[in-house]
Amino acid sequence: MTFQDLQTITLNNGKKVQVHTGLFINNEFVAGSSGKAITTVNPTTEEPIVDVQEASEADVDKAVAAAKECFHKVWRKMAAPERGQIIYKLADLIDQHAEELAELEAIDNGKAKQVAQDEDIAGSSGCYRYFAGWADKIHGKTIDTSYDKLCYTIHEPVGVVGAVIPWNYPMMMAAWKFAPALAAGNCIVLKSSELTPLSILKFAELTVEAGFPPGVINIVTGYGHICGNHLTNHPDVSKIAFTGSTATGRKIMASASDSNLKKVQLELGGKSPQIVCADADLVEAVKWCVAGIFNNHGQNCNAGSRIYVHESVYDKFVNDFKVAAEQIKVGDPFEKDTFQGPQVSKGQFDKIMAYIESGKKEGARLVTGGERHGDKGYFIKPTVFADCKQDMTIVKEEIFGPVVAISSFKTLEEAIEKANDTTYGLAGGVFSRDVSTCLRVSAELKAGTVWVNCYDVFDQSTPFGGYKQSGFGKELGKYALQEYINVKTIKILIDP
Ligand SMILES: NC(=O)C1=CN([C@@H]2O[C@H](COP(=O)(O)OP(=O)(O)OC[C@H]3O[C@@H](n4cnc5c(N)ncnc54)[C@H](O)[C@@H]3O)[C@@H](O)[C@H]2O)C=CC1
Ligand code: BAL
Repeated sequence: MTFQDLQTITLNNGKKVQVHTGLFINNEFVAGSSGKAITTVNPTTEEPIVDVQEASEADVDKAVAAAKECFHKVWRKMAAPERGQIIYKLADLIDQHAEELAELEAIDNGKAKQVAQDEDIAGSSGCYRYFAGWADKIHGKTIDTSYDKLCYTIHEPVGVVGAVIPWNYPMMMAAWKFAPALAAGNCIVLKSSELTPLSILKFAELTVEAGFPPGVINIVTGYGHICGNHLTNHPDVSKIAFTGSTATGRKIMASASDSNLKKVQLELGGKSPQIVCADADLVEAVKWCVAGIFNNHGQNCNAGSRIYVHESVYDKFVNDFKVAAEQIKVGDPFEKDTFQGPQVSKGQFDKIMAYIESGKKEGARLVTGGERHGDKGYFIKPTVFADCKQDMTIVKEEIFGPVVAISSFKTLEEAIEKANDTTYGLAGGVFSRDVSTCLRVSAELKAGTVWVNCYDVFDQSTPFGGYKQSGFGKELGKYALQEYINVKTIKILIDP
């Protein structure tokens, strides 16, 4: 079969868009060596969109070799301000192509197009811009030790970074890895998700226009167990940045250990609690808790999927939450005002529906939802379970869909204990008008981020990452740069 890179696809609204379908290596879109392709599916229609090239292990080797050569010969030698300018240009190009990138995420992932444009794409360009500013501000320091010595540290890029991203925020999860890695002077091979390759392929085109030298950015579409596994085992990859499931995170740590002990950073699953106290502003609490679970159709690592409400306001909260959940507009991602599109795939749809059945069977009270929406596409009605118990499957396991488990508490100690009763520790939230309550809960929650009187609020400058089995390492903010540098100590003996 001859490889034709540029293909025309028709969006849900009839508009035609051209997409690249090759692997992106050394600034070129190329055919995969195996001749195999991956068919990406529109979750709204359940119809195929287009075939993209599938990367084999040999293709990963080519991408890593390109990154390695560029790192040694070009990128690490480029002046930091110049590197920063290229990243700034990329941010501008993303903004200029925001609508098309959002449309590709909407058709491929099922995200509401306007939400994708306003949050995912704007958040991505913001992330590149933030780290572009850091490119020429990464430096070591001198350390005074003794009269006869000069000691100082330098911050060096680690070399070739391997990034493995999931399907829930394709552009944004790529940005959280590319931006700090590039600013710190690394070259990258990124494996995009086999479920959502399209926006990243458009992004690849923009990186050439921005002026990245060949080999700095390489993008391979492929399956996790083949191409992802090969990348994470690769001896020439110095660091892996991963976002995805805890199960795959474990495999990646094992790969790093079995190969070259590469640095690893893992942003994994969650089962994050939101605590609503008796003195909370209930209107605000309902608003934020609804967004906390239903943003991105519940396909969110930090989804606030367990809500604990003080018994004195429990019935009102559950009732108001039900009303708000039923007002969510579920539908075609391209329709105006759609907030929730389909789940990303049949696999995720089936998994979520099985969790909903387990909630019903294990005795949780179904308040609303609990079934598919419509008869075509992977749509699920926003689903609210109340009167949940700690040992129920829907309270313990990550569902990664529009399903929330609500229960009540009597004392703050009980709420904190239940909130921390999980193997995960990505995020948490507390709603109260009392500053001491807020500070106490913030201190007690074993989680990487705690939102107070809000939820799911991100800034480029604030670090994000998990405790416990939600992973380790930070993305975003100055802390993220540390993940992509090696600190070298230089000690010079001064001739007396
Ligand atoms: N923390 C988060 O943001 C995410 C969490 N998840 C959780 O994981 C569940 C399953 O979703 P999946 O898409 O199967 O997640 P996954 O963790 O298997 O996939 C994420 C990425 O890892 C890659 N991958 C899979 N196996 C690999 C391996 N052995 N070596 C290297 N890379 C590998 C995949 O191809 C994809 O690019 C979801 O229901 C959800 O609970 C999924 C996606 C994102
Ligand atoms: N909420 C942003 C990160 C993630 O879901 O993977």
